[in-house]
Amino acid sequence: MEPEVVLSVRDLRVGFGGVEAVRGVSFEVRAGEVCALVGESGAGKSLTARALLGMLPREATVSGTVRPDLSGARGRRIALVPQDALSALSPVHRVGDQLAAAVRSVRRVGRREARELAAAALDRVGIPGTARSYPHELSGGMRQRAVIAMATVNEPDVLVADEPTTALDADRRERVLGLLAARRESRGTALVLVTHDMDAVRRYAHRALVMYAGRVVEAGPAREVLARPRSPYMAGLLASLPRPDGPRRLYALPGAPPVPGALPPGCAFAPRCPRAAQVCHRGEPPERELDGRLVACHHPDPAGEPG
Ligand SMILES: Nc1ncnc2c1ncn2[C@@H]1O[C@H](COP(=O)(O)OP(=O)(O)OP(=O)(O)O)[C@@H](O)[C@H]1O
Repeated sequence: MEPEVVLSVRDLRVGFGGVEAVRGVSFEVRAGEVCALVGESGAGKSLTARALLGMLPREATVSGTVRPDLSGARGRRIALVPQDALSALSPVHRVGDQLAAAVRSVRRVGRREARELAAAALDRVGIPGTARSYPHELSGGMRQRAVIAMATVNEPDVLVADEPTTALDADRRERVLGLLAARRESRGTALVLVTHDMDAVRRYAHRALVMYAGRVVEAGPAREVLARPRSPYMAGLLASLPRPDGPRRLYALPGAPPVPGALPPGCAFAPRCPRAAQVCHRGEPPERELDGRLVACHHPDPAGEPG
């Protein structure tokens, strides 16, 4: 039996001033699953992640459904893993007090129980005994762990981690992903990971959702999507990444992604696509299923090219 669906997104649309930046994104995440959102800058990954958390800018218009509904259960069922540990923690309160306050904001428990839950959360991420410390008394790595303790203290079903484009150093990223993976194994916590790091996708993700110009253009098992992309977009994106074992740049995706409000007619990728034909410039391709993969392309690769 498949694990239960812990997050369901249907036809999510996010717009600004009548211009859609996320254009009908749908996906499900099951317990214990790591789902990576990938694609170039501006594809709509961060907006999608923020919509899951109910953290969109005030000026955004949103439609579609996200389950669980964020209105009441957010603190409990779905939580953000902030990447910037310093700004995520208050400098003037002890770490344990901050965690206990997070517990009491969503659960009706007494102070003592909240403190115990906070201490247990710090224990789980490998920094026992730090409850009485202030953030500045901890090392950078310990603060990062404290932030993960904060995100997980209420035992959410889903964690959302949005990697900033300004790269975290590799060690820190690795530590965070390792801790989140441990959490998944011990409790089945699902993870939605926004990332540019295909190596992390290969190693940690079960499913990959490839976004382009506000839509999902390919989705499927992460390793298969990386090894044999069906959409020309993902094939081009992978081919343009430097590889440790090969020439630095085999092929660069020509041009740049379109900005919302200035999409080309037809498929938004057509002007950059080596396989574009007339039909691609006429209408947007619908999403369709191809061997367990979801692909929105008029000319998907039937066999797939090794990435
Ligand atoms: N507050 C806003 N007002 C207007 N447009 C916005 C706003 N926030 C985001 N956008 C636009 O929405 C599009 C998608 O942005 P988003 O941040 O989701 O992209 P992304 O795929 O996460 O990129 P990156 O990988 O660089 O984080 C971008 O073109 C961006 O300019």
